[in-house]
Amino acid sequence: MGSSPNSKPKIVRGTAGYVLEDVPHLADYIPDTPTYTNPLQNNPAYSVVKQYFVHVDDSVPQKIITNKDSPRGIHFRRAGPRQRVYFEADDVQAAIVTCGGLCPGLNTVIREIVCALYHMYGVKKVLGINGGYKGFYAHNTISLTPKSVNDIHKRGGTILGSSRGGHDTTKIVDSIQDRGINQVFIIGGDGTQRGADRIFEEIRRRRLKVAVVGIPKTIDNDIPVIDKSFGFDTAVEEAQRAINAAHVEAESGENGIGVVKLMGRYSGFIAMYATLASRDVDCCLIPESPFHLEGPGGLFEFAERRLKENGHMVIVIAEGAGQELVSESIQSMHKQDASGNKLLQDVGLWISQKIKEHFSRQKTMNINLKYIDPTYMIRAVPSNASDNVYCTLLAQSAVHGAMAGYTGFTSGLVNGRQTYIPFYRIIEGQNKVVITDRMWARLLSSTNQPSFTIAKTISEEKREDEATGEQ
Ligand SMILES: Nc1ncnc2c1ncn2[C@@H]1O[C@H](COP(=O)(O)OP(=O)(O)O)[C@@H](O)[C@H]1O
Ligand SMILES: O=P(O)(O)OC[C@H]1O[C@](O)(COP(=O)(O)O)[C@@H](O)[C@@H]1O
Ligand SMILES: [Mg+2]
Repeated sequence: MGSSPNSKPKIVRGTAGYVLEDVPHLADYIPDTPTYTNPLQNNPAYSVVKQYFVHVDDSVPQKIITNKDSPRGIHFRRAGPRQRVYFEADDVQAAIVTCGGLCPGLNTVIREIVCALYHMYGVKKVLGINGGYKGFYAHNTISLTPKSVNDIHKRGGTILGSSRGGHDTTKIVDSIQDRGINQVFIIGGDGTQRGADRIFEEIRRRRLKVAVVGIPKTIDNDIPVIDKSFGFDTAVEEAQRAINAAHVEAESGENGIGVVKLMGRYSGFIAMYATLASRDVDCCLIPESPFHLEGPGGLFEFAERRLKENGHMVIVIAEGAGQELVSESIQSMHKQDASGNKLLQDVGLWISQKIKEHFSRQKTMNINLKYIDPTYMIRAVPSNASDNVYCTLLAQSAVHGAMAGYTGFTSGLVNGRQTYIPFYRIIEGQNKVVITDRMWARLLSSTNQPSFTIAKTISEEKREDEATGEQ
């Protein structure tokens, strides 16, 4: 065995500041790998499509807003079928695993990977790994066929089961090797993609002919680079039902307040989009935008004003919002889940309690507060029509990439195009709501809620000025 294969990013530079952040390929560390004609060439469904195969040099820009002097910038390899493939159908032993929390669309992705492998490439051996990463070494596998997955997209959850924790790279790669698996499709969020990267690196170190492919899953939409994650649209749509209920309850009671908690551990995308879509929300609180309760520009002052004006109000709060305030009043235990994610305090219950205490102290208004926590109900539904189409494209792109010998990549949508993104770009950070962007400004203008940060900064500056005697 030669020296350790190079795991540095593959960067290709072109003219006018063009940069391709390329993905690894099996041929990078296994020279002279034989190639075969892509069977899609003879498939009647696809052979009629003009230019069905993606040109080897096609790439997709990460930034599409440019001006006449800007360099062409970073690009990702365009996804899709290639003229030559690196696997013969009979030699493929594929495996699919789902990890982390649930998300609408998981079953659709599983179904479409199985169907793409069978119907496009004639691959007959597809294994489902039960129960997430630990399933590679601690559980049984199930055989997946187009027949067995035929109607699973109509169900929520994942037919394979999922889990947190249990990522043991050596045991997982040993199991991949022992079972003769040569294409691994790993569906999961940021933690899962980190795990997939470790598996890929170990496979490359052992110089195995195994394509490792990630499909990004996160209901929170917190994976960077990609336009949005599958299941996000469904989650926003489902959240409307909870917001509607909160609105009906709030409107029907005297000084009614409806509080809805939505998911979003570090990123408030579901809360922001659900608020923008609903138009019934008076205040949206997300982790990226700190808020305060008491004093000028605080939530209580705003709630009093809204109740006086409208007689009711709806508050949407993302589960990760205001955690620093919650831990000030509840003893934080700094607990983590099996994957190392921070376990959050229930901010919905906490804020409901705080609002009730405030109004009972004030004695100026009797309020009627109803708290709705639909979080797990939202996560457990099957994906809607647009997410189903999105899942299909992600799954088919993943299969085309693996068959073409690409590895160590995540299949993702960038500026509306399917691409292959190297793992290191997917795991380098988290996608967050940028509160200085136009989208958050749109939200603020639609709810008319205070911009807590600005109000707090101004009132703090005013206090400091008063203390120093400045005007
Ligand atoms: N840094 C990491 N390295 C290797 N595996 C990881 C890492 N972080 C998380 N994992 C594994 O990925 C799986 C899913 O991670 P988790 O954070 O629970 O969900 P998600 O992938 O949805 O973010 C778990 O089995 C966990 O052990
Ligand atoms: O109770 P669980 O399964 O740990 O899930 C709770 C977490 O899962 C999520 O829905 C999604 O998290 P992941 O995508 O990282 O799995 C978070 O919003 C939430 O905090
Ligand atoms: Mg995560």
